[in-house]
Amino acid sequence: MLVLASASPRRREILSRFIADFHVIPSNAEEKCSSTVPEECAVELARLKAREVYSRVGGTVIGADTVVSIDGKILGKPGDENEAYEMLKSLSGRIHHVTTGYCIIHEGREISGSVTTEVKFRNLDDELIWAYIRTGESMDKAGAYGIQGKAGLFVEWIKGDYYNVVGFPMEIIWKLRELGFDVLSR
Ligand SMILES: Cc1cn([C@H]2C[C@H](O)[C@@H](COP(=O)(O)OP(=O)(O)OP(=O)(O)O)O2)c(=O)[nH]c1=O
Repeated sequence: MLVLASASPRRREILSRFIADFHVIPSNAEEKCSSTVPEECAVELARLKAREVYSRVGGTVIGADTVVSIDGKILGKPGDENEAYEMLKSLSGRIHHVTTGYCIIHEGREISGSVTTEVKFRNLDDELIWAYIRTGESMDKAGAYGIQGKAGLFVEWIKGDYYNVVGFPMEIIWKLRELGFDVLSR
């Protein structure tokens, strides 16, 4: 049994493009990391999510966590609209990094890693930032934006895996293939 330990509809949708049969069991793990290094933090949280679900249901479990970072500072999900504004303002006109940590527990063994994508935003004026926040797309997303939605407009360029920005890097699918899963069966 393959289990996606995630409440994210984006992760479910991306995995379902490659694998027909899997269960979705969101993790109850508390999302608190001990590191301030984006890669370490994302992998630590991905492990916590995967382990919590594995301890309940076993099988092969995938956990993932996405963080946005700029100037060495990690931006998680905004707590409110003002925080979303501060995050988007800090990303305006600049390059930032989106890192997804992942952990696959398979036959009791953990395979984990992280993938980072570089993203350059256009200059965003306050009117645009507030109009975007009013769309409601900010609130459940790291860095207060979703590249797959209207914030696609903010992106001047990206370097690396697009799916990683959405929260589910192709490296996870690649690892599943190495573990023997038929990833092009759909
Ligand atoms: C930067 C960015 C983030 N995101 C999303 C991906 C993640 O769902 C979310 C970051 O929060 P996460 O804590 O990684 O994931 P989650 O809480 O949505 O789901 P779960 O912990 O149950 O797996 O932000 C986008 O959808 N698009 C983007 O462009």
